[in-house]
Amino acid sequence: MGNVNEGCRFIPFGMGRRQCPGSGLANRVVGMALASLIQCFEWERVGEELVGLSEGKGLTMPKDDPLEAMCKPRQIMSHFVQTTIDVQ
Ligand code: HEM
Repeated sequence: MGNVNEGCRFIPFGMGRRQCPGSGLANRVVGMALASLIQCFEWERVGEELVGLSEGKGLTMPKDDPLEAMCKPRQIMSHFVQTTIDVQ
């Protein structure tokens, strides 16, 4: 996930005695989760409008507008998705 300290300049896990005790786990898992979402699904915008990247108010960098997107499993996932449906 690149340089972990680089990503911490926004203080995503707080600071000091009450800082997030799960930061180690989170740093290991977030990249993997994001990569899985990109690898397994095709993503599209809902309409023609570009996704707004402006930042809302708050300490945790909320987006101004919630992200709305459509996704569908990629072809390589079709077997897995089919298997999952069969099991249910
Ligand atoms: C991307 C993932 C995560 C982010 C951005 C995040 C962020 C934060 C932040 C900002 C705080 C408050 C720190 C403060 O008060 O200064 C916090 C607290 C906490 N986090 Fe996380 N966290 C994440 C994942 C996790 C995970 C995976 C765990 C546990 C497995 C966890 C457990 C906790 C706990 C128990 C606290 C409370 C600590 C306390 O109050 O002493 N977090 N987290």
